[in-house]
Amino acid sequence: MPRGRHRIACAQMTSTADFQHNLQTVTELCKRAKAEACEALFLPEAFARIGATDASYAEPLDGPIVRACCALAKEYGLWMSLGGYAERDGDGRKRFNSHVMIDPRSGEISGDVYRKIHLFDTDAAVGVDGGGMRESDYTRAGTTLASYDTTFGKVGASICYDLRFPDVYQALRFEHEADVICVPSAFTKSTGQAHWEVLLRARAIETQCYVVAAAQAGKHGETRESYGHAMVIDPWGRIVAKMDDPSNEVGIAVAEIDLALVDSIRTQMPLAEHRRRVRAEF
Ligand SMILES: O=C(O)CNC(=O)[C@H](CS)NC(=O)CCC(=O)C(=O)O
Repeated sequence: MPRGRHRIACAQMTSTADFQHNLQTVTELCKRAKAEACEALFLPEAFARIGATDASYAEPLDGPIVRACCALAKEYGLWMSLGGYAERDGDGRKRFNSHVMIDPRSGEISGDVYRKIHLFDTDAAVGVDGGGMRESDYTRAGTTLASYDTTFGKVGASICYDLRFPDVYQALRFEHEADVICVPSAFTKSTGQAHWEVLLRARAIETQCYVVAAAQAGKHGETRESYGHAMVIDPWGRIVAKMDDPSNEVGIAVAEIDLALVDSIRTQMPLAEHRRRVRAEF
C-alpha cells in the first residue's frame, strides 16, 4: 500500500427521519466528493435516519440503507464510511448503532461492522427542550472494535460518545495499528460547544492518527439540534479541514491524508516504544 497522499471528504449534513430525503443528500455529497477527486466519503452518525428513540426503523445489514450506499460507493468509486445506522438486532426490541465501511471496488461491506460501545445516557440538559438522552433504552451496546484496510491506510472506527473514552483510541492505534480514526457524530449543541474540538484534537495527538469527524449539524426537528463543525485533524493535532461557520451548512470538508506524515511523526516521537501500561496502586 503506498504511504502517500490521499484526498478524503468529511461530510456534514442535517438528517431527518426521512430516509429518501437523507439519501438524496448523501448522493449529492458523493457527487461533490467525486468532483473533488476524493477516495473516500465519511458520513456522520444517524446519516440515514435520525430522531426515533425506539427500534422501529432498524434494518439488517442487507437492508435498503446499506444496499443503497453500496450502490453509491460503486457508482462514484468512493470508500464510504457509514457513520452509524440503526442495525436490527435479533428479536427487534433494540437496535445496534452500527458503523459500516464499504469498499468501492466490490461495492460491498468491507471487514467487520463496528457496533457503538459507549451509549449516550445523560441527564444533562442537552436537547433543545433541555431533556436528557437515554440511548441505552433502545440500543444494545457493541463489545468489539473494528478497523479496515483501505487504499488510504488502516481506518479504525468509533462513534460519537465513544470520543470521551480514550481507551478506544489507544486500542485502535496500538492494537489495530490504525492510521486514520473516524468519529462520526451527532454531538449535541451544548456539549459540542464545550468539548468537541478539544477532544478530537487530543485523540489525534495522543494516537498520532488522522481523525475524521463527520457531523450532524443544525435542527433535525422541533426538539433536536446538533453541533456540526465536521473536521479533519492531522496526527500533529492541526485542523486541516473544517466546515465553515455558520456550522449548520450541508457539505464536505476535503482533506489530504498524508501517510508519510503519520510515519514521520511516529518516528520523531515513538509513543509505541515509550508507552507503559499504568495501573493505579493503592
Ligand atoms: O442514533 C441516533 O439517532 C443518533 N445518535 C445520537 O445522537 C447519539 C446517541 S443519543 N448521540 C451521541 O452519542 C451524542 C454524544 C454527545 O453529544 C456528547 O458526548 O456530548
